Amino acid sequence: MSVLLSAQDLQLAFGGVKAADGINLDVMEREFLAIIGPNGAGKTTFINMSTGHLRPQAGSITYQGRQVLGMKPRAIVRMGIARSFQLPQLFTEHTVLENAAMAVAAREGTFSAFRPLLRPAFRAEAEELLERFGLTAAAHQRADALNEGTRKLTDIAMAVAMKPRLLLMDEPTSGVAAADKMAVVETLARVLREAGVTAVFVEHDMDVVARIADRVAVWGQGRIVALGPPEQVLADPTVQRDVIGIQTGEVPHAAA
Ligand SMILES: Nc1ncnc2c1ncn2[C@@H]1O[C@H](COP(=O)(O)OP(=O)(O)OP(=O)(O)O)[C@@H](O)[C@H]1O
Repeated sequence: MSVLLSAQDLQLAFGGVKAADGINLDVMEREFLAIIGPNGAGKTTFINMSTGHLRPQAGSITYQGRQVLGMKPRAIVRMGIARSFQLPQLFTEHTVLENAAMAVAAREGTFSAFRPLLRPAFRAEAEELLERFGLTAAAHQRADALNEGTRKLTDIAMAVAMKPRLLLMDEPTSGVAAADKMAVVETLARVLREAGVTAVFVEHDMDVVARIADRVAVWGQGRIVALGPPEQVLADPTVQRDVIGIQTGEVPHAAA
């Protein structure tokens, strides 16, 4: 497996807070890498640096060997890096299908030519995308009427419409009802694996991490304090005490 994204010695401080204090990480092609860690550890900051939304004060990030620092977020998306947000960024007054079609249109650079559903090719691709995500039944619901699981999947479907090679997801299951969570996770994992997309995701639910992650990176105060397969990292007593205990008070199933 080759390295897709490589971060070297990233540094970023906000006043006295070190959000990145020497981050070194290689993301391998086609892996699912979970980022866990306590609140304020710098997990979202890493995603923001990788997508061009924040610029580190020192260090480098390369994608397929090319430096991405200094590039605008849009240019980074065009290189093949997409992201989804903790709070889905949907067009709330539009339907799920319209949202998906707008994402397809945006990829094709015709976003300003509104009403993308009028373009048969955009509509067909949007419908096919929703089918892959199991969202066909929700196609004509307005985005502001969706439950959180459907909203998250729609947001991720829109990111996948960009045809990324790397997808960064900030808490893909936050706010999703416990009863829906595993179905959402299984769906997104299946679609991403089928499409050959590499995934980096921030996650607080250790059952989700244990279920889909190939590797887990543990963040602590701007540093990576543990990195390895979930069965090893989630069973580490220090990680259990400092990270899992703080967040959930429970031992994840994988470590039980
Ligand atoms: N734009 C900013 N301006 C000032 N401080 C910031 C900014 N972004 C992040 N920080 C600070 O940097 C630290 C790391 O924040 P970050 O959001 O990356 O943490 P996190 O691990 O994602 O936390 P959470 O799990 O709560 O989302 C925090 O102390 C945060 O307050």
